[in-house]
Amino acid sequence: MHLFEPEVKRELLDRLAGEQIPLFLDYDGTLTPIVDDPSQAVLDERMRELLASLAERHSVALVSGRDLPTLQGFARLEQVYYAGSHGFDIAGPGGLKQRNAEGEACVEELDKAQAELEGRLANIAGWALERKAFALAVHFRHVAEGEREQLAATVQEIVAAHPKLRLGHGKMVFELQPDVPWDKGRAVLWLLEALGLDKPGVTPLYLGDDWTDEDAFKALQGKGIGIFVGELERETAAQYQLSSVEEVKQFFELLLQEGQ
Ligand SMILES: O=P(O)(O)OC[C@H]1O[C@H](O[C@H]2O[C@H](CO)[C@@H](O)[C@H](O)[C@H]2O)[C@H](O)[C@@H](O)[C@@H]1O
Repeated sequence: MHLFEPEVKRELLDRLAGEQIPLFLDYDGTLTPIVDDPSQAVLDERMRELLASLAERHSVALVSGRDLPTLQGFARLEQVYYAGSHGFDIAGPGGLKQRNAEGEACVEELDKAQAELEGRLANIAGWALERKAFALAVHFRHVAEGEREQLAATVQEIVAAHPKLRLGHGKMVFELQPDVPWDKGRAVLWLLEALGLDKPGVTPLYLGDDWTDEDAFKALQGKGIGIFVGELERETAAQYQLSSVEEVKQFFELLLQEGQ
């Protein structure tokens, strides 16, 4: 249901009236448009202003596949909570700090997989490796179509050789992560508990565009509201949709106007 259809918008605003509304926000594809070079996915000034204004009224957390310091560096907002590496690495105001212990036990395995990827994919042009504390992203946006199958097969073989790791997918990216029961959804639930927000009268919102955000949409079912960002070309566990990052800004403006 598109959130800007008049009846849908009214229904959502009615549902939020008088509630505390913590905001959990994915980064890439939600707060910034998807761009060719991951290092260029900077937050624009309008979005930063909106997030700063929202954070004056609500608990705001960025929940991302990005490495925690990268995410903090992009956002540069002190009053915001951050969950990097797909929720494995959490930090926030007041010295909040939480690293997933089971994930930490898999970091050595990620190091080994990284060395194998660098060796075995050396003959494929255009791929890029992005190391995060608790994940390895293998970007293939710039790999020739004819070589993507070989790249995928090699990544799958490497993951299979490391039982402590699992393979996730994103937009033109493979993500190697610790194969432990932790994801963005669990990180959101952990934050709700840690911030004393797991209680009646609180309706958390989660906005996201990617597969990894589905864990958070599912975790909040019966507790909060999921909003999918982008064109809907697949099933989602989110209840509402916004079509673009620009519409995310309009939604934030609406929340601020409505005093919510
Ligand atoms: O959880 P997110 O905040 O959505 O992060 C998911 C991954 O996003 C980044 O990669 C994606 O965005 C890039 C910039 O727009 C794009 O070039 C790339 O193709 C996308 O896959 C980021 O680089 C990854 O580390 C994140 O896990």
